[in-house]
Amino acid sequence: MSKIFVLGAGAMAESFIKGVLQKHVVSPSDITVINRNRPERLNELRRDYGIRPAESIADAEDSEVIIVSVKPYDVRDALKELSPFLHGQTLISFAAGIPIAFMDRVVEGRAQVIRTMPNVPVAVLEGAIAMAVSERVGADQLERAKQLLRQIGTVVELDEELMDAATAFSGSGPGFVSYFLEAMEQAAVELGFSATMARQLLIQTVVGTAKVLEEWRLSPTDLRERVTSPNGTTHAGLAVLNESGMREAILEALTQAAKRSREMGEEYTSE
Ligand SMILES: NC(=O)C1=CN([C@@H]2O[C@H](COP(=O)(O)OP(=O)(O)OC[C@H]3O[C@@H](n4cnc5c(N)ncnc54)[C@H](OP(=O)(O)O)[C@@H]3O)[C@@H](O)[C@H]2O)C=CC1
Ligand SMILES: O=C(O)[C@@H]1CCC=N1
Repeated sequence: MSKIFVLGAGAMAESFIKGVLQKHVVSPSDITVINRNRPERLNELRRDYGIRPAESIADAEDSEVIIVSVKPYDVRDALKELSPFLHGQTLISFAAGIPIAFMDRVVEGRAQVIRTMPNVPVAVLEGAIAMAVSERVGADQLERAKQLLRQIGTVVELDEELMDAATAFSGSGPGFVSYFLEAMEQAAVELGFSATMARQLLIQTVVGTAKVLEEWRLSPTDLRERVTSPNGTTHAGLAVLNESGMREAILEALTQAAKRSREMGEEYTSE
């Protein structure tokens, strides 16, 4: 597999590194990482994963794949610094909201830009990765990028106009699911559990639910109906959730998250 240059050394960059190294398709010495001003963070990643801290951004020149994992508001500056060292490499962006056309413009067409929206579970090879490409990306480079990303999760290619929605539900998804679990854990404590005991049962409940949905190819509606006995406990709980307007709240939360992704795209790319 190719040499990879990772621009950014934060949470998402680390999840990516942790994931790809587990598959042994890239060796740690083939991953070079750069950040802006925290050398101690690069040393931490070297200690934990064996990656190579970059000496300078010029190291990108020797890599075939560049991962852009800086915050959306830093993408413009980071790509400007990177641009002189581009000569047709594949550039895979993780940045929420930032359109392909903008990145193409900043790098003046010197890289093949792929916009993705991964999520933190790539670290455990269970990522959900939405991907959009423009026609400028060659078939071979696209296939190699997909091969790389498929190592760490499920890759779904879609039209770029759906990327803001994907950002809302799969990119931010682990945050929303964790929010629900926070509330479940709090409720379990109110009902007499210790947080630790509750967490064991809750996490296994989520993992088990996801596996049943996947392996039995059930829809969430099918599974909810199987679990809900007439006038039983699930029925009693769901009645409360329905009355509370939870469904509407979820729709509004995802709508606002997608809107924020679009807004960031506009805010951080305007001249
Ligand atoms: N966190 C998540 O769950 C997800 C995040 N994303 C996307 O991934 C991207 C990264 O997010 P996240 O990891 O959370 O962010 P972090 O804030 O954790 O990390 C950002 C990194 O970018 C570095 N950086 C900033 N500017 C530059 C620059 N000019 N050159 C080199 N490095 C730079 C920072 O370095 P320093 O610390 O030295 O300033 C830092 O290491 C974002 O665009 C986000 O939208 C996508 C999906 C999920
Ligand atoms: O909250 C954010 O903006 C990033 C993008 C998706 C998940 N985290």
